[in-house]
Amino acid sequence: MAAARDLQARLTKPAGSLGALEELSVRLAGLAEVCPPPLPTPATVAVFAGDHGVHAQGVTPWPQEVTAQMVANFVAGGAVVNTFARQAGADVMVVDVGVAIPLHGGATLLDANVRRGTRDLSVGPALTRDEARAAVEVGVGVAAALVESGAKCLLTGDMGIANTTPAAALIAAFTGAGPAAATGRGAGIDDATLERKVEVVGRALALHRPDPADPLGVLAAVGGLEHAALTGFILGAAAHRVPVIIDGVIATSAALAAAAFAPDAVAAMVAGHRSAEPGATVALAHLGLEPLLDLGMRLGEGSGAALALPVVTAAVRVLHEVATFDSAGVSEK
Ligand SMILES: Cc1cc2ncn([C@H]3O[C@H](COP(=O)(O)O)[C@@H](O)[C@H]3O)c2cc1C
Ligand SMILES: O=C(O)c1cccnc1
Repeated sequence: MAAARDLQARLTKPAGSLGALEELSVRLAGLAEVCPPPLPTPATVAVFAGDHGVHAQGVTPWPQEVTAQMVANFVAGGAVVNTFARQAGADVMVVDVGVAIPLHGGATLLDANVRRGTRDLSVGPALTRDEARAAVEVGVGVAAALVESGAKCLLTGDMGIANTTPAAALIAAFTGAGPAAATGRGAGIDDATLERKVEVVGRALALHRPDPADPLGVLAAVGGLEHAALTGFILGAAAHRVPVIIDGVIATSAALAAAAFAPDAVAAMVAGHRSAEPGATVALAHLGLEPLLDLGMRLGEGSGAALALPVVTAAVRVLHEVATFDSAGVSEK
């Protein structure tokens, strides 16, 4: 990090003129323990998909089968995340960690189904501790396999109708925020549904009283299979000292769980964007992360992470390519 700071000061630009990109390049040099750090390429968006028993509470207007249908769309390359990943030069990998409907495998679909959807977190634990652990380990394994095959940057993605409800519950559990501050409109709900969703999150928290010092217990009580897998994915990236670009509210809720397991994991996290979901801002503040982009997006899938990848690449590329005052013969002030 000291070497990266020193190099930034010698490049042909006023000190600090690249704003947040400079500190990002310094963090990534520290993570990789080398200056300049590797360019974040090749990169893969891992889209973890799962379904949710809490769907039964009417927290989203979308039918549960949209999860499986969107997985097919990801495999066919037709979703927003596929387009943004193509734009950024990233691969997309789809992991079924908990989809309710059996899926037919495609080239980029990994079947790691732990159970066909969670139980309803508002009436009992969403998962057993063993199921939550198994899902975390799916994410750890996916991160390890991607790094093994050469990935230099991992990006979080999610698909799961109703998954903003467990995300809100996780954010409330880990940050202490109230249900209303942590809960948003997800994939689009009216005022009456939002009121019910906040009530469902509040009821779940009162029922389970999740202990933030026991992240596996929190994931089991009020989480989701994709949230747990993303937690493991983020921890896996950090363990390999590979940067992981965090997407929206689902990913930031998983990032809180990862930080509860291992506070040092935050050093590997790059917040791709600020999701319009209010819980995302609560989670980012708790993690002490500033997002790279703020475009009012609220989609998930890994779309905001994919969009941020070229910004991360640019931050690192500066350390590789920009001339120094010395080498370019530019006068200093
Ligand atoms: C067509 C469609 C594509 C999506 N892609 C991501 N999401 C996002 O919206 C869902 C969460 O919102 P909620 O909790 O309100 O159901 C997740 O699947 C998330 O990935 C989508 C949602 C829909 C409907
Ligand atoms: O920010 C997200 O990840 C998000 C927001 C709305 C719906 N689904 C996901």
